[in-house]
Amino acid sequence: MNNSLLDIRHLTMSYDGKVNVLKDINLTFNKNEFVVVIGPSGAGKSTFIRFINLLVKPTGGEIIFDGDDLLQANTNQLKAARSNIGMIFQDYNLIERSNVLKNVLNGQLGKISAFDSIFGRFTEEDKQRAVNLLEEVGLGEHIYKRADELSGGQMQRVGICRALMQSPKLLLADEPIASLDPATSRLIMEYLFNLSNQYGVTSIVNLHQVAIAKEFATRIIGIKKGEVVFDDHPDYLTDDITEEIYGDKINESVFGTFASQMA
Ligand SMILES: Nc1ncnc2c1ncn2[C@@H]1O[C@H](COP(=O)(O)OP(=O)(O)OP(=O)(O)O)[C@@H](O)[C@H]1O
Repeated sequence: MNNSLLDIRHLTMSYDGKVNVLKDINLTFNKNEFVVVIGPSGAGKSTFIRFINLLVKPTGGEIIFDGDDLLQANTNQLKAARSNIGMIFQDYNLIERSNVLKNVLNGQLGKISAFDSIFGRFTEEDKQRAVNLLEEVGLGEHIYKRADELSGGQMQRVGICRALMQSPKLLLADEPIASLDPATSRLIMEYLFNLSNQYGVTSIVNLHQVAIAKEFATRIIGIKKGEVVFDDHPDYLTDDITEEIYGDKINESVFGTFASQMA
């Protein structure tokens, strides 16, 4: 049985036509993996995530998602693929004036008709599913609160529910905990990890904090200057390899005072 969900072949990306910020990336992501991508600032992690979600078009390469070559796909195939890829952002990207429930229901927009989405029509079943998701992340009592009344950690929990609301096959998270304190970061990673498992979603998460990556990832990918320099089980990511990936950009936040702060 083919277990691969996403195949990236010979991906190259240049924004200016001169410097390649990603260089011949070849990676296969299997179903149910929880992959963390690490690397110093400017290594190309965000570009990599944006590429998978087709927010940027690569200069060269192939992206095979769930059997379809996305770079050759027509508009309908692309729409279908996008609706199967959930996105979680560092700055949450919530509609701040809308309530929590509506924000989560928005995750469903790619899956309903254009007509229903214009009028914001959701079925009772959708609403119940959104409430259930919010209860799973401990926000059952806040569903009618405006999003801008929430703390950062609560906003990110809404972000996770919105992404899961679209029943994605793949979840992409770009620095989902970069704006949060250590205790909240851990909670968010626990929700992300547990819910990915529970719903059978493959996740690719960009992180700066190696300690957290090692705690949650089933696989870590290290990117340095646009190239994959590590791709293995977290147990094999030694301090020496971490130092090599981060080079002179290494600092406390990489190894993380996280573990000690949480002890
Ligand atoms: N829209 C853009 N236009 C031009 N250059 C860009 C653009 N986005 C990113 N870059 C450049 O591409 C390189 C990789 O950036 P990217 O944001 O992907 O790295 P990153 O590893 O995610 O860094 P960080 O951890 O700081 O977010 C950097 O040199 C960056 O300046």
